[in-house]
Amino acid sequence: MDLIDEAARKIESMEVRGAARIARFAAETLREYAKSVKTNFDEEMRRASERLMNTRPTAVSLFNAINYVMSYSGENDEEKRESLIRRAEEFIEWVDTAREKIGRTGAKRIVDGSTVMTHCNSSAALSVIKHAFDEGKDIRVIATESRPRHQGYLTTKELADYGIDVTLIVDSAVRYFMKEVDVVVVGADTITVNGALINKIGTSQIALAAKEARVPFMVAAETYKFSPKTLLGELVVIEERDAREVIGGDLLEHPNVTVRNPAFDVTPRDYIDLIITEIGAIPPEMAYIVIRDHLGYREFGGEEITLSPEHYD
Ligand SMILES: O=C(COP(=O)(O)O)[C@H](O)[C@H](O)COP(=O)(O)O
Repeated sequence: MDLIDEAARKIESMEVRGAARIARFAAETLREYAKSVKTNFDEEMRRASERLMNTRPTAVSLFNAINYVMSYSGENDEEKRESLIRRAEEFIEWVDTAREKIGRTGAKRIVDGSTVMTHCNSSAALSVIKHAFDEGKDIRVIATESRPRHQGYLTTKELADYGIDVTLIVDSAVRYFMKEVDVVVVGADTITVNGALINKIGTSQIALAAKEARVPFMVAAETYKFSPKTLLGELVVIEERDAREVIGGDLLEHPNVTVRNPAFDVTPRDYIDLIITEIGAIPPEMAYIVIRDHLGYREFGGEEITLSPEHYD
């Protein structure tokens, strides 16, 4: 289990972070682990997947990735191993092709001369922005810092290195700058069955400011970011991280001070204009259809939800 513990530690410490990267990494890790398992394949893989599943609670991409890879079949351990490896590779390809398709579709919504605001560091949102730039559009990006972990610095560097003009702002300056923004593009950790978005803390404030200023708010989200569990009534758990990510020193030790550090927040669907997925640009109201038809859950109301390969293209 060393490989699995090491991978789990990387996700927990956020060395590997972002919903798509986490999902892809989990699929790769299970694939590599499967190659090394000698006996008790089912039991070993079950323990490995449980360890990975418990690393970060909010991004459903991790659940969907593990569920997809673990829906392997076969008569004996060798067949099961082959099936698991095949499914892991299918999932990895899904991640890569979806990001590309989202980029192409989303770029059409960014017109020449636009200022685009983004938050945190989303590979799907950045794919949209980069595609628009690649099409020769003259665009400028406003990137938020995304405290406390400053993923906005990653975004700023990535886009600036790509040749795009980026302005970095503190999170609390979002409303101040909104009047300069033509469109907001963010990523997703989870989309619920009622079309709500769960993404990096601060996303819902940006959506609020965008609505007030009548600026379109777009979400770039692969279909594996949609949560089958919410169709069964489950609520999304919002990860609350260590207070030391926010502040250190005396204040943290003060008996009358509590420091809270939720990593994500919920943006209701009324604030979302469009969700750009690899199967098209859809209104948030279509989340149910995506979960039903494209994630291919098998049992409505049952315990078991399995992403079925026949729904993957
Ligand atoms: O909120 C975050 C990352 O949070 P954290 O840094 O805490 O993991 C990203 O916006 C989404 O995960 C989408 O990213 P992507 O589009 O790359 O999946």
